[in-house]
Amino acid sequence: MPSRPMIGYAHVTKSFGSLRAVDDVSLDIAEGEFVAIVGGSGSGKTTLLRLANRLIEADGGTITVEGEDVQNVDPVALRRRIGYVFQSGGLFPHLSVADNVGITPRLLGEPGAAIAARVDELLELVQLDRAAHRDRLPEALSGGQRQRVGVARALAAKPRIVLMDEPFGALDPLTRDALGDDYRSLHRKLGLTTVMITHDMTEAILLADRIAVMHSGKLLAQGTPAELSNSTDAYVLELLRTPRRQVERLNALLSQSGAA
Ligand SMILES: Nc1ncnc2c1ncn2[C@@H]1O[C@H](COP(=O)(O)OP(=O)(O)OP(=O)(O)O)[C@@H](O)[C@H]1O
Repeated sequence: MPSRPMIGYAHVTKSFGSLRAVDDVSLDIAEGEFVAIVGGSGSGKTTLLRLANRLIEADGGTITVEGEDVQNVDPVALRRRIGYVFQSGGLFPHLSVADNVGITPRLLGEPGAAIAARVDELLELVQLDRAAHRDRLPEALSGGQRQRVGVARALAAKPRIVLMDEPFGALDPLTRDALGDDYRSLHRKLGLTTVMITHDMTEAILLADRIAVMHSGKLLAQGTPAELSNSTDAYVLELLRTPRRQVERLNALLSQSGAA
């Protein structure tokens, strides 16, 4: 881990009324890392993610982005430096694909021709055919295509950090797999630092360099998939049980049918 993390959480807390949604969490995310946050519903994953770009303000502790305390950075400027991909794409329904992707450059006052060129570049990056998709409304896209547009929009201001809240959760397994792989390639190609929330431990193991496990607002464990697999924590073992069982069942089934 380098001395200055890209995102650093130090003893961070956030309560909603009497509920501690994030409870004394410390986590460093290095430049270029792909970290998955895994945990059950209500464990504090989204709250933790949104504290980094000040969509939610912390009650205690310190959060740094590229070495700067986020409290000292204007939230709007901070969000330009950090791409955000929502669970359901979060696209504006009345805007075309091109207008959705180009909204940040437009807000930044870039000239029309530069925006159009950037939109084309971004659609190519997320592998959406420009001619076929540029002018469509979100309702005329599949779930997977919508998420590709969501990724393109998150990358529009050339952020170095991307936060993703269950980006592929609502997709069928094949689309989900393809999008996960494609995003992982983009992450590498663009040198991004990515934090992705997922309920799915298998997806986390396949995509992430490191996995952070949240439970009741606390960071229960963090490590590479191999490190987590050596954990003795009962909840972490429970989370790993499903992927392990899937592998065993698949191996058994494939070896049975191997002779066919
Ligand atoms: N704005 C809010 N006001 C009150 N309670 C909130 C608010 N946001 C989150 N919470 C509560 O904080 C806890 C953590 O929520 P959070 O959304 O971070 O969990 P999560 O792990 O992302 O859950 P999920 O996987 O279901 O999205 C939950 O109990 C939730 O109900």
